[in-house]
Amino acid sequence: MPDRRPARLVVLVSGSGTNLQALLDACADPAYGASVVAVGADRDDIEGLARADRASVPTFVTKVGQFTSRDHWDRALADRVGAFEPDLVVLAGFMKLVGEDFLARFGGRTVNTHPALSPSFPGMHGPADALAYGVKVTGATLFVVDAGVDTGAIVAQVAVPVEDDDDVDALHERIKAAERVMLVDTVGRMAREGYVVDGRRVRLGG
Ligand SMILES: Nc1nc2c(c(=O)[nH]1)N[C@@H](CN(C=O)c1ccc(C(=O)N[C@@H](CCC(=O)O)C(=O)O)cc1)CN2
Ligand SMILES: NCC(=O)N[C@@H]1O[C@H](COP(=O)([O-])[O-])[C@@H](O)[C@H]1O
Repeated sequence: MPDRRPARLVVLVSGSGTNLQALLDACADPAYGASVVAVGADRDDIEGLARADRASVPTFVTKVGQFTSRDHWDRALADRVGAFEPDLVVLAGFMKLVGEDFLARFGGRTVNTHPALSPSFPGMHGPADALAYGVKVTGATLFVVDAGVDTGAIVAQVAVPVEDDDDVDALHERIKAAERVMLVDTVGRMAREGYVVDGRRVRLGG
């Protein structure tokens, strides 16, 4: 089997970056088959950017407010990402919807990790919405990003129990522990084995 170069990952974050950290840790092993080549954010002063700095990974910040329209922001974000020539873009707690231009360039190779079992509880408050609904099982979903909100084709899911005494933070922390493992396992497989998106079905091992 010929040696392949590591897949180039650009990771976008908006917050604490624990999913990013799990990817950075995994990428330290050459056998993982991927490397985080840049970390981008839509805001300053977040732990996610500090994690990238500590790992000596280049960072960039592209804020919506710096642009005259959302479309200009979207194009600028795509340019910043594109400069690092990613094989795969990973949205890991990135709290902005990416638009038409971004998807024209990186559609089919951008994945997002979401803290709920899609198609239930899309949006920014997956754990709170699952708790309020009273489900007994929730989880996390990795999907290929499309123009909708958390509607993309599903790559992987992991189930997590909801406990009777959970509050939103306790439930989200339990989800995040399982989510990190799923994210690292699945992104590694995508990098090493390839993947095929066939309508709504995603098959690992291209
Ligand atoms: N085109 C897509 N972009 C993104 C998706 C997606 O499925 N399609 N997933 C998101 C993540 N996401 C939750 O899973 C999510 C993030 C943000 C929003 C949202 O409405 N954000 C507001 C701003 C809120 C803020 O800045 O705090 C916005 O974009 O204006 C909804 C869902 C990643 N992107
Ligand atoms: N709608 C997107 C969303 O809710 N994303 C979620 O934010 C958390 C980020 O944690 P992290 O910054 O510690 O990786 C993760 O649980 C991720 O799925």
